[in-house]
Amino acid sequence: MTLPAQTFDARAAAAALAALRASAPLVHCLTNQVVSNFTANVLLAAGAAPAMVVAEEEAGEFAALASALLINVGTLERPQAAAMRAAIGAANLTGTPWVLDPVAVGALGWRTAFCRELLAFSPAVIRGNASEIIALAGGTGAGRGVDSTAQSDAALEAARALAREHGSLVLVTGATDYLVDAHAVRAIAGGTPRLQQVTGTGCALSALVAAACGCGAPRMDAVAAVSALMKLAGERAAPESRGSGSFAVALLDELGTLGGEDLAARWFA
Ligand SMILES: Nc1ncnc2c1ncn2[C@@H]1O[C@H](COP(=O)(O)OP(=O)(O)O)[C@@H](O)[C@H]1O
Ligand SMILES: Cc1ncsc1CCOP(=O)(O)O
Ligand SMILES: [Mg+2]
Repeated sequence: MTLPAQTFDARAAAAALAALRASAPLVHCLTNQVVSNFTANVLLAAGAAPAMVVAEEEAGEFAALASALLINVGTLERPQAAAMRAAIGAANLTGTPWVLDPVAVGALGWRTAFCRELLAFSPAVIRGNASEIIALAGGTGAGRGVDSTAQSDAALEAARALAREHGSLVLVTGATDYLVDAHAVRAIAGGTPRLQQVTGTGCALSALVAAACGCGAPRMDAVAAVSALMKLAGERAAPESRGSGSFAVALLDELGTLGGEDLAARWFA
């Protein structure tokens, strides 16, 4: 049975965001071709340091010295899959936390099998939309390409099953983001549907989740902080923009401007 969702601890999240900014975690990104540049800019805006080191020959070496590793299968190809295996192997040897973004899992067979294989290597956090989380857990949750066809609350059972089986935190995103571990569900409500009209906001959020894992703050608080940060940046960017292009620019500006006190003011009950 799914646990009732509690709201997240906005004060603890505010402190975690400050820790992220203070530590500027180095985030090794093995991500998709569509969102690579946007992801790097989102990480920079939020105060992290991105590096896209993609060759199999170098991926393990770099994962070992990064603060955190992002694995995103959005445009998975065989050489990239090999680089991902090398990076995850090295990360697990050195204790570098890694984050899985199972883009379009459920919609396509090869990447679904690949991501299920990767679950055996204990991702610190899994971040996906509802269809992806349902499918990753073994359900029939095929989305529409990279987009979800389900609401985030429909994925809570699947998220909890993944958390229990693999010891991961699971962040299911949507109108409300849910942060799930084996014992609790925390809800982060807000944001704007405009976040779905710019490609890569989910993928870039997964990179921020990796930064959160590498910043030294308590993981639950730090992941809640970056979920809230993306939502609040979207809320602030929407009225400043004329359409998708200026929204994306305003979103980057807001990600760089907002601080922990803004999260606390927006969500502290
Ligand atoms: N209907 C919505 N209202 C507000 N925010 C949303 C909505 N849908 C998605 N978001 C936000 O958009 C970002 C990307 O989430 P999502 O679209 O679920 O991921 P993906 O791009 O991987 O499918 C997240 O910050 C999420 O909270
Ligand atoms: C459009 C597209 N196609 C393959 S990956 C990708 C980007 C998906 O980004 P997001 O999941 O953040 O919307
Ligand atoms: Mg999307």
